[in-house]
Amino acid sequence: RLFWQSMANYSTTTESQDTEVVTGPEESHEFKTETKRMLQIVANSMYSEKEIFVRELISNAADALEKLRHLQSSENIETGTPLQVRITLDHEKKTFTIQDSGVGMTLDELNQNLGTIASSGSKKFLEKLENEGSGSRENIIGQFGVGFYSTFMVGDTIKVYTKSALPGSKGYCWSTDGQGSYTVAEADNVAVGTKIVIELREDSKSFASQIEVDSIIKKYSNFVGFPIFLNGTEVNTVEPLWTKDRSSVTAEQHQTFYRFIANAWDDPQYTLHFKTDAPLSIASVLYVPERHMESLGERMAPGVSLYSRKVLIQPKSKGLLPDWLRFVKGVVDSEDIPLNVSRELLQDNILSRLRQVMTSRVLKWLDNEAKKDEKKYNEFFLDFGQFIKEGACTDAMHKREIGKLLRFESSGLKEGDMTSLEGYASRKKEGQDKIYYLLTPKRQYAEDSPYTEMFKKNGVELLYLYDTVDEFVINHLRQFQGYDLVAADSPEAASHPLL
Ligand SMILES: Nc1nc(Cl)c2cnn(Cc3ccc(Br)cc3F)c2n1
Repeated sequence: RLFWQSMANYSTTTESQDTEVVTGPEESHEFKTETKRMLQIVANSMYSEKEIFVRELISNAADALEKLRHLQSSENIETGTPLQVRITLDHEKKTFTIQDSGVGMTLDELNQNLGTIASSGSKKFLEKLENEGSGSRENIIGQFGVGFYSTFMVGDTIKVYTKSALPGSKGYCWSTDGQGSYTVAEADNVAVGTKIVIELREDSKSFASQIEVDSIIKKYSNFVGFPIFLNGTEVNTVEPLWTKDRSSVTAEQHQTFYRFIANAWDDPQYTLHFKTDAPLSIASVLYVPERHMESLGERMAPGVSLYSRKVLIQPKSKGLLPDWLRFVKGVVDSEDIPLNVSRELLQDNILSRLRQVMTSRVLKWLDNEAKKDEKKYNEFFLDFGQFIKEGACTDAMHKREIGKLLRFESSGLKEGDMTSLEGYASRKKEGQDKIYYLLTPKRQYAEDSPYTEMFKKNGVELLYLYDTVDEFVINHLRQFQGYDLVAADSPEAASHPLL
């Protein structure tokens, strides 16, 4: 045990020590004015979500690894080191180090990247930053590719060692204290890729804690397509199931994935693995839990999280599905949405489009499941019907589809059995163009009611609606597939010639 303990320390110290050696003269550069302004705003204004610097640096590293993987396949460039992200924390020195074996940066990119990002997006970016709420700030970072700037939220000094994968490239050390200038010098012993060493600020020491950083990686970057090591231990071990080919995913894999993302112990009773390229690129896995435990007290949070290119954008995203579908758990990943879209931007056309496509697809999924196994669907409805009815009362856009998912008891079925509205209509009398119902707290009262007597005598079926919410459902629905919904004890019913 002592041996392994010493080995673990060994890997941590060697990885976090700067084995690189600056060899050339340090050239000092002033940050461009808009870059300085940007650093000021970024460094001092994003208190709400400091932790996202981890996500941003991992995303940059993943992009660099993706670029190298592409180069290796096309230009046959081989660097010999495995494509991975290594994060090491030094609790004594309070440093956070992230290293990727990706494509790395040339001297020009090193000098350009920081400035260009600032100058290219700067006008728009600075305006947005200054007048947007802080909520959108942490999201704008990724949008302008300025993820690197987020290191200024947590670092006193930042050192970047980088060497481009292009053959014959030199290694460099870029360094700054974020005050207004940075230095660049040639360095030896720099591995291909990029290594960023952050000396953490007083108020950001928590990012030198392995437990803290482990949970941040699991929260945002758990599905990044390259292994991420934290102090030598691989962190992201759960596969992004939604990106796999549908036919290759087993029920067991779905069960494991469901339990992981829903933080649940039961199994999914329904599973949807949905991918499409039009009108948007969408890859998603959605689940209906076996049982729902929404205690009357607190309202269940939405169960679906929004990803873009396997990076978490919004946990339990409110704008992705309508609130009445909050019992559905899972992941929706769309490459088309702007990276790190913020809540405020959720209304923008791409996202409302995504919401529209996903909602229709979920409704179709549930209807297909009902058609596949009516009995199982009725059990689902006994447990989740309250959500469907909430949708029937509130969602005007999908009224028709939701109507198909409703189930009620009926005078034509024995106690405990339920019918859909389509089922009722399929049993209607010749010439009957209405769907009749009786609002009553219990079946017994319905059976004893004089109205039921009359309807039965005339061979016209009656839906029995026991829930108080049913009245609102009927008032909102008003009709289904051309049939008006008419109360049996209403003057309209009494006047109807059929009876
Ligand atoms: N990991 C990684 N790999 C690559 Cl190839 C690039 C390219 N740009 N960036 C962002 C960035 C920009 C300027 C400075 Br200084 C540091 C920095 F991380 C990258 N990060």
